[in-house]
Amino acid sequence: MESHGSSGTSVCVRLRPPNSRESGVRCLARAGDAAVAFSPPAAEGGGGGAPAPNQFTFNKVYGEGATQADVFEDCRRVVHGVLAGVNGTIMAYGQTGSGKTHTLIGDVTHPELRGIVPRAVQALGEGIAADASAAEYEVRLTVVEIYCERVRDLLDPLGRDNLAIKQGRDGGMFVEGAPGPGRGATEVCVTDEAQLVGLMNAGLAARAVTATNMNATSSRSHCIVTVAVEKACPDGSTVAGKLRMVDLAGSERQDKTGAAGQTLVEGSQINRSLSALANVVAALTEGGGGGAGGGSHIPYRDSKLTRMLQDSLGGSARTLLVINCSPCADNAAETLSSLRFGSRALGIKNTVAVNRRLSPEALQQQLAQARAELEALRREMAALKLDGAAGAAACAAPGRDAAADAFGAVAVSRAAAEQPPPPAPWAVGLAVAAGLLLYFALIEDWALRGRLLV
Ligand SMILES: Nc1ncnc2c1ncn2[C@@H]1O[C@H](COP(=O)(O)OP(=O)(O)OP(=O)(O)O)[C@@H](O)[C@H]1O
Repeated sequence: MESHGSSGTSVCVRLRPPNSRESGVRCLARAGDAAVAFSPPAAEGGGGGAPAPNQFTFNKVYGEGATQADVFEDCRRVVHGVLAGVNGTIMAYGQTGSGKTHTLIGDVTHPELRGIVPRAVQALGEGIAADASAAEYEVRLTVVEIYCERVRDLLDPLGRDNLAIKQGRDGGMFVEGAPGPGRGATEVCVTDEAQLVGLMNAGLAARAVTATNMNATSSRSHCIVTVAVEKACPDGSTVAGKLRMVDLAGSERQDKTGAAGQTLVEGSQINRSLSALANVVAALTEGGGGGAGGGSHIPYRDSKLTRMLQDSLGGSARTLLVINCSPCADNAAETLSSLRFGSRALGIKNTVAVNRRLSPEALQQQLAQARAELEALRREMAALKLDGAAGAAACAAPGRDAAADAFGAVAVSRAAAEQPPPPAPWAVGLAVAAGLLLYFALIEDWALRGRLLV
């Protein structure tokens, strides 16, 4: 894998138009291309008067009138990266009914209402068709959902349930199993765009959906569509990229959804896995370090969702998160929580890498070159050793002027170092005073003293 430096997670916010269940009183408005102003309802402001709005800044904000095409424009970079061997993840996050499925999937039968997934599939197809090189492509599709902590294969929902998530040698996450009955998620090789779209639609139709008070078609699972593209280049190398598109289930409050029985169980599982996701994001961004959380433990294994997203959050993929929000005050608490999650996710740093495998011939060529360089270095070292040995021998030989001079210089400096330092003036004074005292003490005859002193 070739590392291409670190890249922050891109976070966009999309506001949907109010629906018929909402009051229409806004708490959220677009404040420019990249910011939203959130005004908490009076009761949440913690006192009387109009509470001050909070401003949140993201990479992009789509207002209520934004189209599906507008949103997709910002996804293009991630999609095109896949053709160049950079894994990409596009994720939709938000409370139930906020517009995640609309943004990600949309109405696949309607050209303008198609969401990110069908547009990305089309863009990949166009990118492959536009490649003028003689490269050969293989495109594979998997569609899985995580429903109540079980990974289900949506391309074979009756046959493959509770699949394991594994990590590859390149750090990438995948649903376990080579193709084969009951062993893993179905990975279908697709030969044209129509087949890809048909399979994807079949998979999405098998997804668990229930009507709740918040959404007539509420997704009860996290759905992950993965398109893997492998390009065999004319020089024998292989470039492989994976585009993972994740429609998360929405967080929900039982008092609002009116959930009971199995729908309530689903709701609590959804909330639990979303908390695990929030914990991973918090751990990755603690201390403002981004990346892999400065070496601290990242609890990826706390849920199937976070395990599956391990290489998208703090890994080697280019990741784009779309935070979907209702603009209405009825959902202020959930909206604020989503905005905080998005703000935090902005701090996640991934180390974007290109997945390229060289051809056996190119590897052999590189190996031969490395060997030649090693041999040249060995020869240089041997020559240096020889020079060093000759120098040492010359130093030891008698009569060699330079060596003798050098030896002489060392001897002189050593002798100088052994000379005692000159006495200090105060020591000289002290010695004279002591001599005089002794003189006066020994010669008692004052006349003699005077004569001797003169
Ligand atoms: N930007 C939008 N423009 C028009 N309609 C929208 C928009 N966003 C969402 N909707 C509509 O709002 C309803 C709920 O949207 P959606 O099902 O996408 O929500 P969700 O976040 O996926 O909910 P859940 O988590 O419950 O599955 C749908 O009828 C959808 O068509």
